[in-house]
Amino acid sequence: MGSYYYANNNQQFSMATPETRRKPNILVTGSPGTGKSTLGQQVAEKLGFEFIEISKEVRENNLQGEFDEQYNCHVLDEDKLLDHISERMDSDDGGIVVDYHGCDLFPERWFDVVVVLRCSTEKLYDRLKSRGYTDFKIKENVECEIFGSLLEEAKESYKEEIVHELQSETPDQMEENIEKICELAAAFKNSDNHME
Ligand SMILES: Nc1ncnc2c1ncn2[C@@H]1O[C@H](COP(=O)(O)OP(=O)(O)O)[C@@H](O)[C@H]1O
Repeated sequence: MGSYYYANNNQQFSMATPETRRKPNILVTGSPGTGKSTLGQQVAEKLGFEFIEISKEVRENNLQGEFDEQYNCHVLDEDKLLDHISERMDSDDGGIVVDYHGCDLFPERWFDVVVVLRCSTEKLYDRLKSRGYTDFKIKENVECEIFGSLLEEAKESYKEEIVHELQSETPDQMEENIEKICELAAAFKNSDNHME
């Protein structure tokens, strides 16, 4: 499959696929507090990739929807977000690390490697508590982790062979995970299913 095209605002953009991308796009997902932004930042730095932290992107570019009283935060406007990052994500260059606590909103073609970070409930509870989250919000997030919701979502949204579940509880595991993701990125580069 080569790259194909779509029209947006009367302009045509080429949409990259894993076959045409020069460098892999990597999604780091997992429940809030599992270590996505810490890991994503370091992986991007090490590989010389761009890092897109979705929550920051949303804040800085006004991509929020309505305010949710129960969660005491704005809901994400998914359409606005996808529009905002689509040109970068569909580029044949690739080489983007994305950090978000969800994955079924993104087009499947955007990612070559999907990493789901996991953490024990005790550790997660402490991390979220020290962030000043309300008990309600902590409970929601810890339950999300107990049910393995993000792993399930990732497996439903992407081919299983590109989904990697990684424990993220200790600094040693953080280092191992960075190493592992860099190896996966190198394997993509060495594979012959994309253009040089
Ligand atoms: N593997 C790990 N070992 C030790 N501390 C970690 C690990 N992963 C994350 N942390 C710590 O947990 C907190 C939450 O990490 P963060 O990267 O902000 O999570 P997320 O982006 O998933 O919400 C931070 O204080 C971070 O230093």
